[in-house]
Order: sequence, then structure tokens, then C-alpha cells
Amino acid sequence: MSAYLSIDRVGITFPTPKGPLEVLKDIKLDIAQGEVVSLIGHSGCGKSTVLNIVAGLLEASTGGVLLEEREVKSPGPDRAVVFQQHSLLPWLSVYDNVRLAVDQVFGRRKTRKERHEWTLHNLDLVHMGHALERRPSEISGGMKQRVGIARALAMEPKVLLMDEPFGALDSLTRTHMQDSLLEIQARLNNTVILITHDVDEAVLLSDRIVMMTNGPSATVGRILDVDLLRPRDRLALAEDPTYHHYRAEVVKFLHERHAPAVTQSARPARERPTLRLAANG
Ligand SMILES: Nc1ncnc2c1ncn2[C@@H]1O[C@H](COP(=O)(O)OP(=O)(O)OP(=O)(O)O)[C@@H](O)[C@H]1O
Repeated sequence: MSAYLSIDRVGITFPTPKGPLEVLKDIKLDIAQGEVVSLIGHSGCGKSTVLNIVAGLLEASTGGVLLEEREVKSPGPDRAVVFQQHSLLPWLSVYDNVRLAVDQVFGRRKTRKERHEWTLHNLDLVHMGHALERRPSEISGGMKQRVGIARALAMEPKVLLMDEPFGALDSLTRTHMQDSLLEIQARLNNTVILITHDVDEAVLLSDRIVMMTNGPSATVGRILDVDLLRPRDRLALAEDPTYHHYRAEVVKFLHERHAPAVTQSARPARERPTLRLAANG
């Protein structure tokens, strides 16, 4: 049986002033419906490039992406993207930011009343029903990310693509957002690809963790099955030896097998690996 989402031997080469740069090589990954898969790897290895190819924002040089056996050729509402920095329209209220997406996707299929209720329902899912009239400048970073997630969920995408969605948030807000995502995913059974630098986040949220090798020509280095029962509870997991085993496997991969070839101090800050390890690491 073919996979729900198939990333089939994807490679991409960019033209650069120094000649062609092969960023990704032979990325192969089959994802089942309702699965949460994290991509983890050192900074610059090509995680966002993978996500952008799945989103249809970039075209692969070799191979391709199939969603329900159809080739992905361009962006579409069946693949909603949530970025690290929110992408809300600053002149629209919280409600209107979500409503705009709802109107775009469901303009013909739902009545005005249904679209209104659907907008409210999705804002309630992320606990933002109390701030409908506020503008993005009037709410916190965590709240903005919640609205971005509500907007993505409201499109009822087949796949939710999340590029470090909580990376810009303080650790307490990030914890809340991770718990919200766990809760929403448990309710809606979304298929999710999540890019993260946070090992604990990857283990907590994922069914599988895809560890990428360093670029250039980055590829899938190892795939770890995270066999922890759902619903997951972060406090219970903190005591769970299996959780710590998975966590150690990811840390080991990143630090031992695929540490960057040059020393950190020799690289510009923006290129340094940014592994985020929680207090128990
Ligand atoms: N359009 C482009 N032209 C040339 N090179 C590019 C282009 N887009 C990305 N790259 C290069 O591809 C590599 C991978 O970039 P990408 O943003 O996918 O990495 P990443 O793993 O998501 O990084 P980070 O974790 O820092 O966000 C980088 O070396 C980047 O400079």
C-alpha cells in the first residue's frame, strides 16, 4: 500500500556564485495519515528546504513528493505551513486573520454562518476565543503563534507543516504550546511534519524522529521510532526510562555521529548548531 505522504528520493541543488550546491540528496520518507514526524539536524543541513519542497514552495531537482498519490507541484490549502515567526496580517484582528483563510478555503462550501462558527471553533481550540478583536501587535508572541496554528488548522489541511513553530517563544510558553499541540493532535489526528532543534520537543511530540546528516548533500541519517503511549504527559515522561533512552539516542546522533566538521567558534553565530536541551539534559 502506498504511503499517505511520500517524499520520494528528493534532492535539490541550488545555483550559487561558487557553482551548484547540492543541499539535499536522496531524501526518502513515507509518512502515514495521522503520524507526527519530527525533522531534526544541525543548523543549515536542509530541514526547511525539505519542508518547503513538501509545501510546494520549492521544486525538487530530483525525485518528488506525493500526497495521497498525487504529485505536489505547487502550494495548496491541503498543506498548511506554520513558521517560527508568526505570519499574521498586522492590520487584521485575530478573528479576521483566521476568517480570511476560512473564507479562502471554504468560501464556496460553507455558508457565512458556518464560516463564522468554524473560525470561532478553531480559535477556541487554541484558547484564543477571548481575544477575537485584538490586533497582532496587542497580543504576546505565544498568542500570535496560537492564532497562526488556529489559522492553519482551520484550513483543514491534510498535512500540517511546522517549521520551528515554538522556537521563538520563552520556555514556559513553549511548554504550553507543546501541550496544546499534543491535545489538538489527539483530538484531530493531524498528519504533522515538525522541524525542531529541541530534543525534548521531538521526543514528546513525535511518532518518529528523522535525524538528518550534515550538509551539503544532507540525507536521512537515522529514523527513530518513538514508541511511547498516547496521550503523553510530560511529567510522567520525565520519570520514564524509555523517554530518556529515546532522548539520549537523538543527542548521541547529533553530537557524536554528525557533529559539524568545523569547530563552533570558527563559524558565524547563525550557522552554529542550536541544540536546545532542557534542564534534565
Ligand atoms: N535558494 C537558495 N539558494 C542557495 N542556497 C540555499 C537556498 N535555500 C537554502 N539554501 C542553503 O541550503 C542549506 C539548507 O538550508 P535550510 O534553511 O533548509 O537549513 P535548515 O536545516 O532548515 O537550517 P536551520 O536549522 O538553521 O533553520 C543552507 O546551506 C542554505 O544556505
